[in-house]
Amino acid sequence: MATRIRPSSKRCTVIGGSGFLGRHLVERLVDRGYTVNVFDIRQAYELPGVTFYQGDLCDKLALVMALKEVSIVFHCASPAPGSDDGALFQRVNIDGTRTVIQACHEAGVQKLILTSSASVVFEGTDIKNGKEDLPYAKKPIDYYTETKIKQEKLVLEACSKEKGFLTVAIRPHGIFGPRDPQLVPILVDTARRGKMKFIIGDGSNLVDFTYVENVVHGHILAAEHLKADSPLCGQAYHITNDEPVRFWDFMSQILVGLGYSAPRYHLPYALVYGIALLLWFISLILRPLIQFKPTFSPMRVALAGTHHYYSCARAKQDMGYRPLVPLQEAVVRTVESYPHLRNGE
Ligand SMILES: NC(=O)c1ccc[n+]([C@@H]2O[C@H](COP(=O)([O-])OP(=O)(O)OC[C@H]3O[C@@H](n4cnc5c(N)ncnc54)[C@H](O)[C@@H]3O)[C@@H](O)[C@H]2O)c1
Ligand SMILES: CC(C)CCC[C@@H](C)[C@H]1CC[C@H]2C3=C(CC[C@]12C)[C@@]1(C)CC[C@H](O)[C@@H](C(=O)O)[C@@H]1CC3
Repeated sequence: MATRIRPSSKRCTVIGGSGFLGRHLVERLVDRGYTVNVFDIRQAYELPGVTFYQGDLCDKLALVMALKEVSIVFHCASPAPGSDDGALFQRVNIDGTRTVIQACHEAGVQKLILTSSASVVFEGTDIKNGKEDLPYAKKPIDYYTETKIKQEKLVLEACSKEKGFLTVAIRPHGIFGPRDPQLVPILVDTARRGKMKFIIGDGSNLVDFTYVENVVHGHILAAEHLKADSPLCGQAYHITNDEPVRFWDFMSQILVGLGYSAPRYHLPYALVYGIALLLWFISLILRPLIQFKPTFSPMRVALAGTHHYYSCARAKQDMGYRPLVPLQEAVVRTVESYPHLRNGE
């Protein structure tokens, strides 16, 4: 009878390891002595100790190759949140996640750590110190949120102590840091086009922004604390910087740090949200004729004008989570990492 070799607990695969969060996670895992496989549709870098597998996570055969003799899988692949391609989100985030779970079973993986998102409970209205027991958004604000909800449910429901397959979901919020392709580049692009003069609402709304290294720390703690007798099995955990900040103060700090002016003039939230909805609707109708994407999508306006910050008390209690890098230090490091985006460059 063939005996199955128990994989080393320090062998893992990062699905989406070429991305912003994925690459930071891979670098930290290597520093901590893990042997790492990366599975991604693209190879973005090379790193000693890391083996790349290029493929689509919907392709089970390709995936199983990257999961052989691995005990932990981190799943942090997703289409870009700004996309409005509903079919792509369905294929990758839902069908693809089912494939990831099946591939884990076939390869004998013991732990699956999903990067979910705090947005799974966000419907465009205020959330203050939200806990993990808030209900999932009933009217998700976009395809990204809708499919992240279904994805999280799939992964948490797959947790089975009997089968020896344990799962957990990490819900970060507003990840930022060096190499982020979204927050700082979109902000700077909007400023360069002269569209960052206005504050949406009265500017007092508090939001969580989370430095990427703290998000990575939360993922590794989750993987290391996930055991059959631990409270983590089948649970979701908010991971934030635990320092809610005014959305517009944070944006202004980054803009000013990079040499741009901070927004100054106030516009009523309801007015901007209404215009964003109207533009989104027009872009939908005109799609067969012309394609345009408004900068201020309803989702972005909602994120910019409401409170959305979350409690990470559960992560502190169950896995001893504490943010490693405080917010101000994180902003300085981030601004320094984008010399090419400075005003005048
Ligand atoms: N950036 C944020 O603010 C934020 C906040 C909360 C949660 N998240 C979640 O964190 C995860 C990582 O986000 P990110 O910001 O690093 O995004 P990213 O776009 O930088 O990385 C995603 C990676 O997934 C890969 N990928 C996409 N489709 C794939 C497929 N079909 N097969 C294999 N690989 C595929 C991409 O090539 C990319 O390298 C995502 O699940 C996202 O939902 C992000
Ligand atoms: C045009 C301006 C008003 C704002 C420019 C900055 C925005 C591009 C970012 C501000 C908040 C960001 C954010 C996300 C994307 C980029 C912003 C809108 C997410 C929606 C990305 C996906 C994550 O899962 C969400 C999360 O829950 O963390 C992010 C929420 C914040």
